[in-house]
Amino acid sequence: MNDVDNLLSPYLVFNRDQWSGLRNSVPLTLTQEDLVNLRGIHDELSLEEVKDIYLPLSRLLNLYVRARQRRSKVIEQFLGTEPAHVPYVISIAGSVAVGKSTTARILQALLDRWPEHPTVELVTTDGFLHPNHVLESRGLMKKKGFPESYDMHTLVKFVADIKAGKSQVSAPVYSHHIYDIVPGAKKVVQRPDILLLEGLNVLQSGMDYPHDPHRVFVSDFVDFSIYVDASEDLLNQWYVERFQCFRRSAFSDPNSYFHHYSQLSDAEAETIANQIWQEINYPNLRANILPTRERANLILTKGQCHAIEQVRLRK
Ligand SMILES: Nc1ncnc2c1ncn2[C@@H]1O[C@H](COP(=O)(O)OP(=O)(O)OP(=O)(O)O)[C@@H](O)[C@H]1O
Ligand SMILES: CC(C)(CO)[C@@H](O)C(=O)NCCC(=O)O
Repeated sequence: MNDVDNLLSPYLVFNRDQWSGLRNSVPLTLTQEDLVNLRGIHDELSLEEVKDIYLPLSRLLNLYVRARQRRSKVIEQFLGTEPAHVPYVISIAGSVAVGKSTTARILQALLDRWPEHPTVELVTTDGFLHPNHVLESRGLMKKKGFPESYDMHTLVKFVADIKAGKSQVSAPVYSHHIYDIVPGAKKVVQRPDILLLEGLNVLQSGMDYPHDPHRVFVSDFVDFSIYVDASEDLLNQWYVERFQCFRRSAFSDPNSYFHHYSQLSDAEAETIANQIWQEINYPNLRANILPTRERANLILTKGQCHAIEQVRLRK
């Protein structure tokens, strides 16, 4: 981007070196305990990536959270009301298989290290998918992840309740293992300091739901939004790799929805994974996810091996 483009763009654009340089302005080190926690998140997570990208990001988020708390104090002083404990909500959007849940887990571990030791909860919008029996009755089994496959009213109510400071709010739970909502399971959220809300639909608005119009969106309750981006070729590759990985582990369980896939050869499984990508997840990316990218406060662009190559921060 040249200087004129930079001035006109709503984003500040950083390459990897420029972004990682920002961590030098405060001492950001990882303890042995942090390293053990991070290793538990992902075997292939590189520590360079944590230091260069996620540490500066956690520092930025911490500054935003504190600024928000100061602003709330001003309003409370003005109104003469008691301090209310309202969670700060950070949303993480992006394609299927881009690494939203991994990014959320890294941020959860890093935000927890700040001196204030905020409590950080993590929720995925997968839990707000309609259960399979509803999707089947509506002919939507091949539309999982599309706007019409979610119970958006319940999701918006969930985030609204969190922002209203309710002491206990619960979300349904989705399992990739049974490929369905887990009957009776609940993720309970008890007024954390920070809520990380991860899902491909968190930047979508009422316009994306013409079949079920609503005027209040998830983004109305989100304080800071992140979009994780990557090229379509890489996303396809990561989807197929994850499918193969599931096949070797979870799918080998006879109770798994996709148990039959574990009997296939690697080449047959690759063909099926590519088909699912082309028929479901890629069209959803093009029609419903990518168009929401520029609504985000921060865009992280990944290259090979999930390494972040560019960071764009809304001015
Ligand atoms: N930082 C990373 N380093 C290495 N591998 C990663 C990283 N982030 C994600 N992956 C790998 O990429 C794949 C997708 O990651 P993840 O499950 O977090 O994606 P997601 O966006 O949450 O997917 P979905 O929308 O289907 O839930 C997984 O195989 C994961 O192991
Ligand atoms: C549950 C979602 C929608 C998002 O995590 C996704 O992982 C999914 O299941 N997509 C539907 C097509 C597929 O089986 O990959």
